[in-house]
Amino acid sequence: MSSQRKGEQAHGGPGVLGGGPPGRVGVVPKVRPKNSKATILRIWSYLNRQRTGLIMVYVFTILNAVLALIGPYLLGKAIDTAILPQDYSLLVRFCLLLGGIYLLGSAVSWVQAYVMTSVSQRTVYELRRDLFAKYQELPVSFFDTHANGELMSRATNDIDNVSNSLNQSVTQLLNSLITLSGSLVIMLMLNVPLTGVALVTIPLVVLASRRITGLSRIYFKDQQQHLGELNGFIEEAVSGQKVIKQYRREQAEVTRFRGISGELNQASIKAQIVSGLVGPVMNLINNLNFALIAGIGGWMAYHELVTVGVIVSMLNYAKQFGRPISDLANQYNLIQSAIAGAERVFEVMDMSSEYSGEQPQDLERIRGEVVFRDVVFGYKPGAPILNGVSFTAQPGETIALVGPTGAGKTTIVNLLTRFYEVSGGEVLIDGRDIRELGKNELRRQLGMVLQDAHVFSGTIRENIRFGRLEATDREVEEAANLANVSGFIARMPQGYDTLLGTDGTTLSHGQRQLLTIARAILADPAILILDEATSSVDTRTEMHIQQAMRTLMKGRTSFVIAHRLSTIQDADRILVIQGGQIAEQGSHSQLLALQGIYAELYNSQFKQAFEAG
Ligand SMILES: Nc1ncnc2c1ncn2[C@@H]1O[C@H](COP(=O)(O)OP(=O)(O)OP(=O)(O)O)[C@@H](O)[C@H]1O
Repeated sequence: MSSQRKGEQAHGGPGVLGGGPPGRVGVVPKVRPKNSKATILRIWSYLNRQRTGLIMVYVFTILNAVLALIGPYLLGKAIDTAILPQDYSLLVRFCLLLGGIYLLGSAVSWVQAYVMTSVSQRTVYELRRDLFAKYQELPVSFFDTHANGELMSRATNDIDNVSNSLNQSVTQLLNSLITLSGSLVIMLMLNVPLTGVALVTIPLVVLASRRITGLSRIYFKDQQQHLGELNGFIEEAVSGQKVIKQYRREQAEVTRFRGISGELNQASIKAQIVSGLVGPVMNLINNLNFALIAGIGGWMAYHELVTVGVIVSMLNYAKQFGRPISDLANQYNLIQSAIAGAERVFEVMDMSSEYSGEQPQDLERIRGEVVFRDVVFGYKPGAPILNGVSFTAQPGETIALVGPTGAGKTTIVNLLTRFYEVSGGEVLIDGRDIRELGKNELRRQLGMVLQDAHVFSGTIRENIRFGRLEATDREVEEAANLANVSGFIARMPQGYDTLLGTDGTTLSHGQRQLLTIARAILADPAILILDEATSSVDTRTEMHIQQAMRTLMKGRTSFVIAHRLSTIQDADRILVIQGGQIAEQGSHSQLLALQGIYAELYNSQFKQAFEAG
């Protein structure tokens, strides 16, 4: 197991104050955005694409806030003009009017929430789509330096944070603004001294919410950190199940889990307790305010300075006035974590695509001559892996790459596919520097069958067709025939339509290998890269694979990376890579006669095989 659990870097922003749930496992480590203004403007540009919906949201939000402001005013009027003078017919009319207003308010707020949800979901859909499209364009080196879990977390949790915030904040902010200013204006119109009384507790509300927000932010961050650790632990324990079982470490893992989970538990309790304080504290302040207005208002009514109706209206407005302030405090946290999430998303979107600046070219089918000329390369500056590698592969030749582990065999083919760019020298295909060819065009001419034969969720047919999307069913089946794979497909319950992947059939390693050979046959590339293709299968499957490989390699320039030298004896040329250079090259018999590194490697493998049986 690696010393650092993968998910450790993926943890989230603070939850929402007032008992809101923290983000799901693996959200964002940095909660504070770096450049909030630019990020907000950018989210805005996405949001603004749904302009009609957004305008509807504004209209309904304003209507909703205005309706909420009318209620308390009418209530006060009803007391003063209908209840106290005992005008019951007027009272009935007031009741009907108030009922209508509250009913309309509910309907408006439902429509507003409905439209806002579709606006924010559409925005989030576009954001996620653009991010995924970017993932497809980024160079392989980007994925070397970013953990899978972290990239998944950007596409899910970070964008969820944006979605949650959009859903609530856009309408809440506008609503709070109108409610605050509207309540204040009406309160001032109703009674200036009582408005002063209502405002006395506002500093308390601001102070208390700021204090609790600040504290709970720290605890939520702590909680998310522990959540990230737990996430990483579970991820490793699940993917490493075979090793855990084989070494009988189940109990030990459970004990470790208990420790990490316990810490999360403690952190969550603290976060919830602190954030849970908001409601009771705000209630206390509001009640204090209520008592103050009622007490002072009562005294004023006794001295005929104010009517009872005005006191009732003031009590209601004071309640409405306090709510947006604590709402704004809640929104602050939510918005902060949404901006931080959006920043992580935009950070990836701003990375340059590996295709940028390339003009689409229509490359004719190449002959397949490959020349490496004094190629120098290192994954990191100052740490060269290849140091002056030169060789030529004629069209149709099979070149085997051998050498000790870590010598640079895979690196050589990584340069041919332009997964990485050479730092010195050049690679030529049919006499043209591959940097002049578009990556798309270049890769169209290359086929790969890798050790880790990758199949996607989908049917067998779809998996083979991955090699050439426009291929007909017949061509797919022909490729399967040539790859020696049609026999096992015929034995599958649904044949070519058998589902593979999480919800479908699981294939053996050899079967997957054969499928990827069929895929490469269908793609019909001029140059082939075969990496350790038969290293972990039984002899019978290996025979099948070897046969399929021979079919595949016919007429194509092929590069075969193999550890077992027995599989590459027929290669036209064998390159022995050592110390970042080609230490020896020639045919199998030439290299044996040379009595050098290859001969030594071959003899030791031969001896091992002989001793083994
Ligand atoms: N993406 C990468 N980033 C940094 N270093 C890398 C990367 N890939 C490989 N290396 C390093 O480059 C060196 C050559 O690796 P390479 O995979 O080419 O060796 P190889 O000859 O194919 O080995 P093996 O036979 O074990 O597959 C190794 O030291 C390896 O640690």
